Amino acid sequence: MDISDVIAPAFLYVSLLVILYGILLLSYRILLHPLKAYPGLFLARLSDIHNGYYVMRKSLHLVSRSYHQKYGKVIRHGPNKLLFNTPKALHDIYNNDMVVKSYVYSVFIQTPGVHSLFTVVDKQHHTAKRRIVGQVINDRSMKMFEPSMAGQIDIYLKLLSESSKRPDPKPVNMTQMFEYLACDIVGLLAFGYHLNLQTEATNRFMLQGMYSANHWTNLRMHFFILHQLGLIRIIRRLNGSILVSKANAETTSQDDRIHMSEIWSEGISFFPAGAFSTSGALSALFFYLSQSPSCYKRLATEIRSAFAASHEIRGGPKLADCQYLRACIDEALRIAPPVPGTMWREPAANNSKPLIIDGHYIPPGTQIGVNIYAIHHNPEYFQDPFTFKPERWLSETPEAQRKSMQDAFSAFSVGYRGCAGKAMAYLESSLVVAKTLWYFDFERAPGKLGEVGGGRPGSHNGRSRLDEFQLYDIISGAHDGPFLIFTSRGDSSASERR
Ligand code: HEM
Repeated sequence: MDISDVIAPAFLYVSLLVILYGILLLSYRILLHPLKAYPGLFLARLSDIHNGYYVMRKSLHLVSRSYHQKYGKVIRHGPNKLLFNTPKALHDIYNNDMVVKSYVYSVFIQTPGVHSLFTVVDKQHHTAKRRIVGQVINDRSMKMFEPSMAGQIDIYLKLLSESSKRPDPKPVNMTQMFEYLACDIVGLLAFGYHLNLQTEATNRFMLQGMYSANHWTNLRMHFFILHQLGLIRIIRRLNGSILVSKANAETTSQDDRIHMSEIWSEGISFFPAGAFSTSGALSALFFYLSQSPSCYKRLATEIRSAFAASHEIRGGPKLADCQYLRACIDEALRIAPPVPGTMWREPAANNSKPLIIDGHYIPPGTQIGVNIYAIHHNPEYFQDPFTFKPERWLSETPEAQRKSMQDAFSAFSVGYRGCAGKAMAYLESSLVVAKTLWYFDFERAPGKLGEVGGGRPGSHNGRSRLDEFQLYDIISGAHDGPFLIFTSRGDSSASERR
């Protein structure tokens, strides 16, 4: 008997079995699955392929919002996924001991078995890690770290000053400026290392590597199994970390001790978690300020009358009193959340009672979440959601309305897995904005360059608003622009800076 007489029928039988399995699986997902009654895109019932497609296009946040508009507040977003769009669900999911981070976070793990604060699931392990990492980025540590941060902000101001030289001021791409600045700051915080991205080209290649790695990681989270780029090799060259010294000095028990591989893991995760997010918030804020003259004027007036000299601009009560500044930062975080996607969660394995989210029973194994971009643009909680309106956060807006917005605001997520670096993010953003407006005025670059960062009228993919800062969802949102032209506010401020 010829071998092909065996292989051909075997191949046929295996193919038939695969097809049969596929048909049974799809039928189960459509007809018998516990989530079958929930509305949503038909394809989402069958597989995660459509999510993978939009992750590839970096626009899953846009389609998540549009599905909510079409199908309602609770939708089936994948065979095993429920997506909610209410503040009640936000708090029920993210502020709940019966809910843990989804298994999909395992794609972030750099070394098998070694978790960072970001990936760890076990509650006790998380609490211990959060205590240690919290010591590096809490309010108290920020006081110690502020001079290093201010040193990097001074370099940024000097670069702006050079770009503003008359008669030929150069347009500045703020995305690039803030990425370099934020990474230089995080490099110092996490590794005690001067990356010098602001002043030298040598290490800038790492940004592209990190963006690609984030994009692939997002793909793997939603669908594909892909290799990460060799980022760890680059970062491992760095040494002398604040994290290391803090961890060694302040851990008390053997159980709490943080190991070297964990420190690398924490440090690396600080770049996407801490640098890209803060640079995203700042780029968005400058985009909106440059197209909202009344907001620009009110903010500039607040900053220029709150401080008598530039050296007064530092963390403390005076900066905290700049309420319009804080409102502008919050509004930028709302309208262009630096982490625009869905932070997936699942019911904890050891739950002793049924998990209910906003009135819905959640079967074990279901992935649940709230899409941050979608809830931040839900008109039920944020009137005119696509309008940049810092005033909405201030006392001139009725208290009940502010309360409802605060309940729906989740740029930093909420609950015990919410952002550990919030204090740092506010300090860094406040210092950068206040110092920039102290020394400079700015406006959009003329012509096409001035449009970079906005949408394209006529585009059918949710990116048609010229005046909306565009986010490209790769876990943290990638972006470009705005291109701005700076004018120094006079020799006195320049000489003060020297
Ligand atoms: C505007 C700036 C920032 C935004 C919008 C932001 C947003 C977020 C969000 C949404 C989460 C939850 C992620 C999840 O559930 O998967 C998170 C977690 C985290 N962020 Fe931030 N972040 C910012 C700045 C920072 C900074 C500056 C750092 C530190 C250098 C940082 C460190 C962390 C860490 C360590 C976690 C994990 C916390 C945990 O699981 O306990 N973030 N952040």
